[in-house]
Amino acid sequence: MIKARGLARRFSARGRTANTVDAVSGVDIDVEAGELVGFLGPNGAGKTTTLRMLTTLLRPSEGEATVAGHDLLRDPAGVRGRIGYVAQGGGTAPECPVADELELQGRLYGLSKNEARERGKAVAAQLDIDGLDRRPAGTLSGGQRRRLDIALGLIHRPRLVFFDEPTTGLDPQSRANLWTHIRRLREEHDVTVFLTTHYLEEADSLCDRILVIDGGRIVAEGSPDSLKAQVSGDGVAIGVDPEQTALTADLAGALDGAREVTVSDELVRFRVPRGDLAMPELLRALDRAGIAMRSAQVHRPTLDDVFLSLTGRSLRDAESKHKAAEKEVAHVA
Ligand SMILES: Nc1ncnc2c1ncn2[C@@H]1O[C@H](COP(=O)(O)OP(=O)(O)OP(=O)(O)O)[C@@H](O)[C@H]1O
Repeated sequence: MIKARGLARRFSARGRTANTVDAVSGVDIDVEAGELVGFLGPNGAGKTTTLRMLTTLLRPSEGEATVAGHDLLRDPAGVRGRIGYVAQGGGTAPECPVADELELQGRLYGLSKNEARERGKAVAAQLDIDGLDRRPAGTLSGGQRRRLDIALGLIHRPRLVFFDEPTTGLDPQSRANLWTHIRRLREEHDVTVFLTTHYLEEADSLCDRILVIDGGRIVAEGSPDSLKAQVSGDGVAIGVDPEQTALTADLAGALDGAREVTVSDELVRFRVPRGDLAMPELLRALDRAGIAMRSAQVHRPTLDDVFLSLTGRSLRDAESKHKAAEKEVAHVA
């Protein structure tokens, strides 16, 4: 369904400096028909840029791709007619009734008025928004609105659908509900799904296969289980006073089999073969050094551990730092 080779996009940053930004630096992507593939990475990793290239909205600086059987560069219209794209935020008019939005979208894809209406009804039923025909789109709840965005992306019955962060901003219940709908697309309607996310749990529970992107490059690829199996041992995170993290890291590093010791803010993280056995020993060592432990967590490998072992950073930390930097920029601007 998707075969991309060396796809890259460079932006020239405006402003006083003549810097360029390599948003995506040559990615290869293969997606088979019927797969549900997640593109996981922190904010600014290059997910949206890749998605916009694959959906013909942005021309690659380098590379080539075949998407839904059509060449991305030579036949973008062919690609566009065969894919669905559910963007972040969507593009519905708030005053337009749901049924009219769906009909209009169908007409944009060249369907007759009757066909567009029928298809609109069918996709609305598929997404459980069929009782909302006359409701203006602006009055829908966040979850209903997102399902309307999906229905709009399905009106022309695409075999491949791209989602850009489909559940960002939704509460946990609406998120789980949307996952059910996305799974159904594949299971009941044979649709291939490619979605971006920065939620580890979403990638883990929803996707057959995950591509992890960081700094414009794919750093890992595989099923959630196979990726987690690459990381052996338990993850341990110890909270201490920020001034005592260095000594805590030394003591943790001295434990039998300890590795990948990292320090961020008030947390010291490391891996050990058996977290339950290492903890009492570390507690004694901290006690002898006069360090008070504020918090402790031991867990089986997660996708965050995969990211941490590949990049030396936690995906959660990378995310919050990026958000803090963006706030800073917004503040200065
Ligand atoms: N039009 C643009 N001009 C300059 N730089 C850009 C442009 N679009 C994206 N970038 C930069 O390219 C990098 C990748 O951005 P992109 O939006 O693809 O990341 P992302 O992984 O989708 O992030 P998010 O999760 O925040 O949506 C970022 O550093 C971003 O600032």
